[in-house]
Amino acid sequence: MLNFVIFGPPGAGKGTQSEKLIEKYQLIHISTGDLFRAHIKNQSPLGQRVSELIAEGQLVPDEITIAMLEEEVDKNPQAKGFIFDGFPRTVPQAQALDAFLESKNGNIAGVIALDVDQDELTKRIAQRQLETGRVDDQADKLQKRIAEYFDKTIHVLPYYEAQGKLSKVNGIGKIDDIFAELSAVIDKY
Ligand SMILES: Nc1ncnc2c1ncn2[C@@H]1O[C@H](COP(=O)(O)OP(=O)(O)O)[C@@H](O)[C@H]1O
Repeated sequence: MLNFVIFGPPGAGKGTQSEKLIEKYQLIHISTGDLFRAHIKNQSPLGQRVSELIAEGQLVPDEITIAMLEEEVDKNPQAKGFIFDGFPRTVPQAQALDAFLESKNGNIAGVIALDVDQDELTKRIAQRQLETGRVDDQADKLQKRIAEYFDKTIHVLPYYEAQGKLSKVNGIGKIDDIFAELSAVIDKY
C-alpha cells in the first residue's frame, strides 16, 4: 500500500489536488471534512454529534475522528493506497494513524504540505463561501479554523519531518502546475 497525507491550512487546495491525484494514481481519497459533511447531511447520530462543532470551526474530538477514519479505511480492503486529506489534524491523530497502518503492515509513505500564504487563503475561502455557502467558511468561523490550525494542526508537520517524510510544495499558481509538482513528489516513491 502506498499511502500519502496531503496537508495544508484551510483553503490550501487539498481537496482539489486530491481529486486529481486519485485519478492519476488510483488511490482512495479519504477526506474527514467530506465524511463529516456527509454525516451531517444524512443526519446520522455522528452527524448530530459533530454538526455544531464543525459549524463553529472547531476540531472534532480525536476519538470520534480517528474511529471514523479507521472505519473508512476498513471499508476499502482492496485499496492500492490512500490519500488522507484533512487527517491527521493533531499529533495524537498522526500517532493513531501510524499505529493503525502498522497493524496492517502499512505506513505513511510521504506527507505533502501545500504552502499558501494567509492573504491568498482568506481570498480563496471568501470565494468558496459564495459558491458553496459552507457555514464554516463565514469570516468569524474561518478565524476559528485558522486558530485551530495554528494551535493544533501545525504540530503535525514536525512530527512527520522527524520521520523524514515531509515534502513542501508551493500551493499558489495554476492548478495543473501545482499538480505536476505534487505528481513529481509522488513519482519518487
Ligand atoms: N482530522 C480532523 N480532526 C478534527 N476535526 C476535523 C478533522 N477533519 C475535519 N474536521 C472538522 O471538519 C471541518 C471541515 O474540514 P475540512 O473540510 O477538511 O476543512 P478545510 O477546508 O478547512 O481544510 C473542520 O473545521 C473540523 O471541524
